[in-house]
Amino acid sequence: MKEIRPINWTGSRLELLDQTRLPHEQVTVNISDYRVAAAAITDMRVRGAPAIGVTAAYAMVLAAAELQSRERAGSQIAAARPTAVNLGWAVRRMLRVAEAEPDPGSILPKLEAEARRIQAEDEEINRRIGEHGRVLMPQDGEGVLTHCNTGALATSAFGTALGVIRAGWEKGGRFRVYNTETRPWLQGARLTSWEFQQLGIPATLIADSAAGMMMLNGDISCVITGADRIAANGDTANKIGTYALSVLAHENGIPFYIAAPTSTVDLSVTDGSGIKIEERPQHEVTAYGGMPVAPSGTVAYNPAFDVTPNRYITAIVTEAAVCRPPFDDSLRRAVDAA
Ligand SMILES: CSC[C@H]1O[C@H](OP(=O)(O)O)[C@H](O)[C@@H]1O
Repeated sequence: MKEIRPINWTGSRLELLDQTRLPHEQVTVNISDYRVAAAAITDMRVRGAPAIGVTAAYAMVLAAAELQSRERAGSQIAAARPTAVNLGWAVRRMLRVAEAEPDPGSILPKLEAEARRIQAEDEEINRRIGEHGRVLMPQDGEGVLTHCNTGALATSAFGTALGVIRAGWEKGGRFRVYNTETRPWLQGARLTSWEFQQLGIPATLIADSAAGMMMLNGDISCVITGADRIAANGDTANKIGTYALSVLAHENGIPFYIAAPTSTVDLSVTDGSGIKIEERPQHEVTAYGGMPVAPSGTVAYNPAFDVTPNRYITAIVTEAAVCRPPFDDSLRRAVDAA
């Protein structure tokens, strides 16, 4: 099976698999301007916390090649989307490499090497998350539910929460996989269902609103999602709808897992109240594919994320360890160990 890798650096250009065109078309966009790379993040041609971090790193290389002010370019790139910590994390990491290089002529190759390192590290980290998390997958015949898209398309390769499901399956687990459609942007229906088909893992797509009934009926034995920013106390920002799933899981006595690299943990944020939630355009709710689904003039509110309080999270699977409450301690230990 050919690994899905949505981000490719050619040495001078960034090639992105345009996720607004999946699953019906596989279109690659070629980018040689950091501003276009930032716009691709905002427009979600590339999306997913780790994937936008890797894209930001290469956008910083493009800015350096243009001899643009790295600080100004970095600010513009980091502002492309506000919630995922990986964007700012990647920009800051690239700026540190440039600042540490005394020879101006060596900065560009050093930045390119660092971006490639970030991309390679991400895939390795995801495989380690999968190895740590696969033991949490349900028994054969029982169900695991995942939300949004946390697979290779959301990362450099392999994925986080979807990677845990993949790791469990590839080790012989034969549990039932369910994924939500994830309105309004449909990352689940358009991207996760496509990825599971590429992986040869049978998965059943459900409407977001069907998750509660399925938990009540015993069809779901655990829930696993990704994350965009994890506060020091374990409160987690993730795709809108995650909080509702966590409350339903808690109510039904079902474990609720988060899978994320330690780079998604933001120890500078004490709790979830400090996480900025991106609000996206109304048309993503009132229309789909350019076709209105609501009457003209309908006003919509479109928060792209919500915050799941740590009390509803059973464990946070990272590449360093499976972190359990109290998260203030276990997350810090994982970050230090990573
Ligand atoms: C592996 S992190 C994926 C994370 O990103 C998604 O958000 P978006 O599609 O808006 O970038 C969602 O929150 C996923 O859990």
